[in-house]
Amino acid sequence: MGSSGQNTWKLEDHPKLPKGKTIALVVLDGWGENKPDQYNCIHVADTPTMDSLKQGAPEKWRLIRAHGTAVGLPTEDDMGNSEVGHNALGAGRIFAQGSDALILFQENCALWRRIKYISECFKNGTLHLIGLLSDGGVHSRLDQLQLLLKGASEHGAKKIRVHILTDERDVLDGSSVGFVETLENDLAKLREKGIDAQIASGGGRMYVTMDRYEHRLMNHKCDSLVLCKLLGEAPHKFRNAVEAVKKLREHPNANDQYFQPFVVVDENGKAVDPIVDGDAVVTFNFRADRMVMLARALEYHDFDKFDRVPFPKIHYAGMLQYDGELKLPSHYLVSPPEIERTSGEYLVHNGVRTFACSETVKFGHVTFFWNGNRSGYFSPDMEEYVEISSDVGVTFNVQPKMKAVEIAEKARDAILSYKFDQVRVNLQKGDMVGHTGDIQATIVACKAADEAVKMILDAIEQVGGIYVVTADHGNAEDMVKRNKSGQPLYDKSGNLQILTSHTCQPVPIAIGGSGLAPGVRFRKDVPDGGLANVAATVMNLHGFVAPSDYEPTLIEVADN
Ligand SMILES: O=C(O)[C@@H](CO)OP(=O)(O)O
Ligand SMILES: [Mn+2]
Ligand SMILES: [Mn+2]
Repeated sequence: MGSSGQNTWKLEDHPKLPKGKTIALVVLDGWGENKPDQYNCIHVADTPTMDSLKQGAPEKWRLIRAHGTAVGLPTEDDMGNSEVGHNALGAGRIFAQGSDALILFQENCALWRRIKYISECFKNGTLHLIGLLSDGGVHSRLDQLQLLLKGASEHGAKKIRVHILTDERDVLDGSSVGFVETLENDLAKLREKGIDAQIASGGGRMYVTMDRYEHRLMNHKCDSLVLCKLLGEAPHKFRNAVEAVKKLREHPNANDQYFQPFVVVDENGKAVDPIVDGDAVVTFNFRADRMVMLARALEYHDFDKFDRVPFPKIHYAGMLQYDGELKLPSHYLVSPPEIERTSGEYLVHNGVRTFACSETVKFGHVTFFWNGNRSGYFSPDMEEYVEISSDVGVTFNVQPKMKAVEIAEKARDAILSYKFDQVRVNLQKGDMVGHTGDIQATIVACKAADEAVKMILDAIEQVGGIYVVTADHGNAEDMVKRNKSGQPLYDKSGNLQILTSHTCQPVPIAIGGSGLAPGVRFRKDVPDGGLANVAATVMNLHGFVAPSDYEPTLIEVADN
């Protein structure tokens, strides 16, 4: 079963488990398991529902791996993230993920020849590289940018402009300065070789360009870094990028992810290089969700989310193809992992009616990522995806409850409607607020997430259904950087080093509900189970056996 090319969508019936139970599949975003202390916001927050799942039935609660090789990342030091987490949850298998593109680079010396489309602009045009300047490994990697610069310079690029986005969600706040200095050193070495290379512009990732699912651009059209690039305009002008990030950090409450856009100007105050006709542009992020909008702006002639005037004629390539369904962008450096035969597609073929919901900032997680980086429905008759609009114009520590209640209400109504067999949600609070580094707000967010879980579990109880509650990676359970022995770290000025990023912690998974068949329990023989084992588990609970190449199920049915 399961080989592509044949019509193998039909899943075998599970020998013991019935079909037809409504399953609520709840993914808490950024909700890991960690030792209890004051920086574990999940521990500090009042979370009676999640606590009761943990304490209630030991054979129905366990931890699973959500980082490193368990989700296709290169090493065990790589923290989990939503893309690889939801890919694994939905696909039931582990795929080598985007940050492995580095390895592909190293193996593929012919890369620049392969993308002649880009290098043919080197003779008369400028190469622009746009992306997240960070070694967080979630969206991009500094070492990949360095390889790109090396490759481009060796293959004839004479003029290179880098447009940087500063991070802080995957790395410590303030680290932008060091990353910019490193990049400036690399560019200085290229200049010594006669290549005109410099940083041309930048801004914080949350303020410019790395928007996702059309969240911010819909309302802040002019914030677009793309626009700044095209026009060479931005609210801030600096002579170089090191000066820019240092100055921007002086603003009260400044943090790297929210820097306003800046351009680097020459001695006459003129932007060093906007994008013009005949230039080549490469976006060097590998992760899709926050690059799709920019890719569309760079590639589509009829893009209308904001005004790009003027829209230059460029040759554009992405690090990866960001949307396999839309084939966007049409030119790319490294092939994306081909995530096919996802559980969502199988279940639709086997009559499972599905409802998926989250708010804008995480909507694609339970749809696009879940379905193997594919937009749209497999079958509009069998599926309904509902997006609740996220708050705009505020950082998430100001509205820490986000849309918890609204998502839970939609899920509740979908469950009570009896129109769906699977109701899938992402409850994002712990993660989105955790990324702000605001510990008090994250505690509020965790409580709100717990209340939302309760509302969904209550609805499942009413219809005699089953719940599966898990998370995609850690975040809110640890808000400080620690030394090897687990002690919180302080910076040179004695300030606690706040951890805004995800973690490498395992995440919980709980199953239950009055519809769960007697004897269902977690197996003991998959101790290393991870997110990719969840798909087969859920297929079982729908009454099916998973395809043989899926990671093994986490459950068994004990004879009573
Ligand atoms: O916000 C994001 O883009 C990432 C962190 O970089 O978080 P998540 O993987 O949870 O979406
Ligand atoms: Mn996430
Ligand atoms: Mn996150």
